[in-house]
Amino acid sequence: MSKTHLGHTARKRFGQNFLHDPYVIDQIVSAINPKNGENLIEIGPGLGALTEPVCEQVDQLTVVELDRDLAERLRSHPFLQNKLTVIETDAMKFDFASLQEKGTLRIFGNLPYNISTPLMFHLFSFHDTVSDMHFMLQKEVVDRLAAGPGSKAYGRLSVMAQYFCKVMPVLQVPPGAFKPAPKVDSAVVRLIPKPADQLLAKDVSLLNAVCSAAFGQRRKTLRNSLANYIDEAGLQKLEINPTERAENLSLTQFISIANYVAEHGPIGEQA
Ligand SMILES: C[S@@+](CC[C@H](N)C(=O)[O-])C[C@H]1O[C@@H](n2cnc3c(N)ncnc32)[C@H](O)[C@@H]1O
Repeated sequence: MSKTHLGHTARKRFGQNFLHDPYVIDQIVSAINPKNGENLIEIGPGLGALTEPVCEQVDQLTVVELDRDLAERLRSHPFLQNKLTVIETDAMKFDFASLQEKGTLRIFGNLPYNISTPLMFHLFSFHDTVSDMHFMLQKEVVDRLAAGPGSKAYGRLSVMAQYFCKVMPVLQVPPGAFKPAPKVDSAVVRLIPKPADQLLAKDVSLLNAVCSAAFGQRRKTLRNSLANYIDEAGLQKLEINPTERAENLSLTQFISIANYVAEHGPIGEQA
């Protein structure tokens, strides 16, 4: 299978799978619905599969691209260069809040799959500066983002994503829509950050730590997996059965455990 598309050889280390199916590209751009005057930011523009049709609809677009050759291609692109602000850097380290002068951020991209989960967590930290995000991801990751209690895909990523955002799967995309074709199915997801008054955790890092502990040993009962954070009496006070497993707890229940730990301290640190 050819790794060269539009004269560029795909770099595996940068997770490069370039979209080439016009129908899929059209569907994604329609889902994003870009409008002039919006603060639009694309992560990983690559060879411009989404960048070009978006720029047909707007005058300004900021792109964040790590690959030096691709960033250079975009800077000297005959039709795009006047519309683009090219930021050549690692999106994982980029301070997206630095772009908020032009209004709340609308972020989109066909993301490099090798860093998609940590990149999601990085982006959640800018939730209060973002109005929405549209991402192409591995379908399995979209399933995890959207999963609810009782499902196999439900885990820390589901709880943390749904804590910060409303999660809406938009469309499924087969491997053949990309060059080179990835080995897995893909999907596009829309994430809309929730207003601050709906973010009820006293300490988000504790919520994350409680989820890590609970899902890190997901076959164990909460009594065991959360033994370092909350005792049985604490769980009972919250009306949570200590013999439940992480996969059966709702987001609200995870928040109540994290807030209980924030108030009482983890086990061992309690007075
Ligand atoms: C899956 S490709 C998508 C390219 C293009 N948007 C498309 O749909 O055809 C991922 C893109 O992200 C870029 N990339 C990889 N790691 C990155 C990072 N850490 N920060 C910013 N861009 C990155 C790659 O160079 C590549 O252009």
